Amino acid sequence: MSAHLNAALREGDNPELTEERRKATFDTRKLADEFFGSHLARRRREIAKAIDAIPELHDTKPLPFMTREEKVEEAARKVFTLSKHITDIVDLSNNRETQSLNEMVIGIEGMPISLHFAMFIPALQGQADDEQKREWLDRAIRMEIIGTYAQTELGHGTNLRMLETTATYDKQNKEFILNSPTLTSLKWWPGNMGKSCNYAIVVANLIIDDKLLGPHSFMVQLRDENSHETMPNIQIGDIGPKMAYNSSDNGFLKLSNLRIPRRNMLMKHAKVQEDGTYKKPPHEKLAYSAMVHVRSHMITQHAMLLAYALSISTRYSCIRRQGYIDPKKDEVKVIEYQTQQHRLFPHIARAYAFAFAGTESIRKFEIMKRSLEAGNIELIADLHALTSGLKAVVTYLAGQGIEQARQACGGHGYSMASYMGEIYGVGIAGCTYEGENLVMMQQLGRYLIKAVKSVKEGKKPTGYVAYLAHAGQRHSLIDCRPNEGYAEHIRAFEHIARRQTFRAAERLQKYENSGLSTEQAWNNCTVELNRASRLHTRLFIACNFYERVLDVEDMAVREVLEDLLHLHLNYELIDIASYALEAKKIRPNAVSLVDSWEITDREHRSVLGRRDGHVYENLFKWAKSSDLNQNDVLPSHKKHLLPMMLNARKQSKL
Ligand SMILES: CCCCCCCCCCCCCCCCCCCC(=O)SCCNC(=O)CCNC(=O)[C@H](O)C(C)(C)COP(=O)(O)OP(=O)(O)OC[C@H]1O[C@@H](n2cnc3c(N)ncnc32)[C@H](O)[C@@H]1OP(=O)(O)O
Ligand SMILES: Cc1cc2nc3c(=O)[nH]c(=O)nc-3n(C[C@H](O)[C@H](O)[C@H](O)COP(=O)(O)OP(=O)(O)OC[C@H]3O[C@@H](n4cnc5c(N)ncnc54)[C@H](O)[C@@H]3O)c2cc1C
Repeated sequence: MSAHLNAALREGDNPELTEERRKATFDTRKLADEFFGSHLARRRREIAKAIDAIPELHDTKPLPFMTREEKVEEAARKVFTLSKHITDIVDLSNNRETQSLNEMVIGIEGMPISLHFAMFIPALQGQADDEQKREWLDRAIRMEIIGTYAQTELGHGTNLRMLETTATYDKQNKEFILNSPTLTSLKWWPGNMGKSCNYAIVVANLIIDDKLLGPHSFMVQLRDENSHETMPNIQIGDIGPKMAYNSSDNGFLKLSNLRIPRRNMLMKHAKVQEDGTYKKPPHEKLAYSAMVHVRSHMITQHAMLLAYALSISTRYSCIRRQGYIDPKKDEVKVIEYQTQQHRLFPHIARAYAFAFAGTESIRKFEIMKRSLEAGNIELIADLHALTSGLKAVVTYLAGQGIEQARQACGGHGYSMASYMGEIYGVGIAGCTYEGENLVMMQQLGRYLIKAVKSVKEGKKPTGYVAYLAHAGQRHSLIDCRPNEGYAEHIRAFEHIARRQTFRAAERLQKYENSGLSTEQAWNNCTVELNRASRLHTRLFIACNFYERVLDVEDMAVREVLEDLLHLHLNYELIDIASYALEAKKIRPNAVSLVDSWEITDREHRSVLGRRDGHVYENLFKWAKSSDLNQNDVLPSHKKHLLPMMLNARKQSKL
């Protein structure tokens, strides 16, 4: 490809990176159009340009140099500034546009209205009836109120049925009385609940006439809308610093005989009438809709976190020279080492595969939402199974990829100048929030076991589990002949996933037949079941990648995506680094593959990943700007260490 077509080439860049960009065999803008979808890719460029023109939206100093209070304040300042411009910059109803704006301006460390957009608004959309939407949703969208989603408790998060917060219906006053009856029932973790929000959707166990009716959602006002002071009967605060996400004020909440009107229970599906008559929802798990919404969006979000880490380390690997391959020649760029390529390239392939899988999970969510609005609940189970598996596999593998990308940067990767520490901390949080990964795997496991049962009954499951009915079609990698195409790889993959799912199902059956209770038998098989879920999900990601590549029209882009697909399928199948052949093919395009993610320096917040490649001079600038360098001798040193040493010296002279 002729060099002038490469959109990432600029005058004055580090020549090491320019040399890489000149090797590109495709147009990075066209690949960006595939990675994000052409609409979002274009909008991201427009959003980045709009932000460039508003200096108040730029970082005042690098986030790693800020204290927690400064971070919280900086995020609040930016949200306030954004609120004046936001509707000129993005279409607020478009989650991915709004999310991109958030990542570019505020970053990944959290901000005061993350949960407002991620869960409060989606929960209202999914669970409030029309009258309730008129009362709260419009105000929420205009940001007159800020809300969060308060479900997890100090003592319970995963097992929702054991939540201890109660909402007892008082027929006489037509009110619910909310209580946190024990220490372990305190709400714990909800994002932005500590200091920022004035409302929350609180998930509590509904009790009518002493009958426990399970978790339901209630609108609770936490703070006065004018003074922002905590409302009576409520105790609230921040839970303290975390591994990452420290711009966010995750909070705790204690409710003590708090009375709220009957109509504060979200009543689109389940309903409580004035006389206390309870009407069940059409599907028991509709109250979990906000979680499914976030899970379906987490996949693209984690593909992006992986992309951040890989573009930092791939660019850096091309400006970092260390050691020799030929001792008679100059030191080489570390990207030339076979081990470096094996460390990074399979994860680059995964970042593309995850982004495509994420686009598909969002598409499926939208289809399910529309069909639910038409009264059809059939797609809920399929989507729950798909997003449970994807959420667990992608967050875990993205975490692994980010950590490999950090290690690929050597010592500088450990400095926050690389920003890798924050990317990793934010990435792995996804393994825990929205359902602990190993638990979500079991949700998919239940679905797979049902599919096996239906195959055994002679039925033919459709959709993502159709391959389970192809039992008997044995296929292994040994059967694969060179050049037989990707379909052969997919069939081998299907065989492995199918074999594992049947193995888990048979083991479960064996335990059940032996007289164990269903639950005990299940627990004895969960390792096998989770393996099946993992393989099923990795198969889905691979198939989706394959199908996606078939749709690409631009031949140069399609060719490089096929190289990545080939690497991905081999890597996934063999579960070890790919052959040298694939590495050699990817090598000339490595920088352009990461340039195609079009992550701006503002968004990256990484000295090592700078687009212009001028790393070393900027690392030195970074070090000079450390707070600790503002005084030659630190005040704390004067206060503690100096007296200690002086005292020690005095003692030795005595
Ligand atoms: C101005 C600037 C603007 C900028 C804007 C920026 C915007 C955006 C910023 C975005 C940033 C995003 C940051 C995100 C931050 C993180 C948020 C994190 C929030 C949370 O973590 S909320 C809490 C989440 N909690 C959980 O996920 C709990 C996990 N537990 C569960 O989900 C359930 O307990 C579990 C494990 C599913 C079990 O449920 P249970 O009721 O016990 O059910 P069973 O296991 O018995 O299964 C019975 C049956 O039900 C089916 N089932 C279960 N769940 C579902 C479901 N959700 N949907 C459909 N079906 C479901 C299950 O499969 C079983 O079916 P069977 O047919 O097998 O019987
Ligand atoms: C950054 C962050 C943000 C969050 N934001 C929010 C928020 O906004 N709102 C909110 O309500 N919550 C929030 N949470 C809480 C989060 O949703 C929960 O922490 C999460 O769902 C996991 O639940 P847990 O903490 O109860 O884990 P636990 O269930 O206690 O997990 C501990 C271990 O037990 C295992 N385990 C548990 N149950 C089973 C089982 N049935 N079978 C096998 N193994 C099991 C798990 O696999 C894990 O290894 C947030 C958490 C984090 C980290």
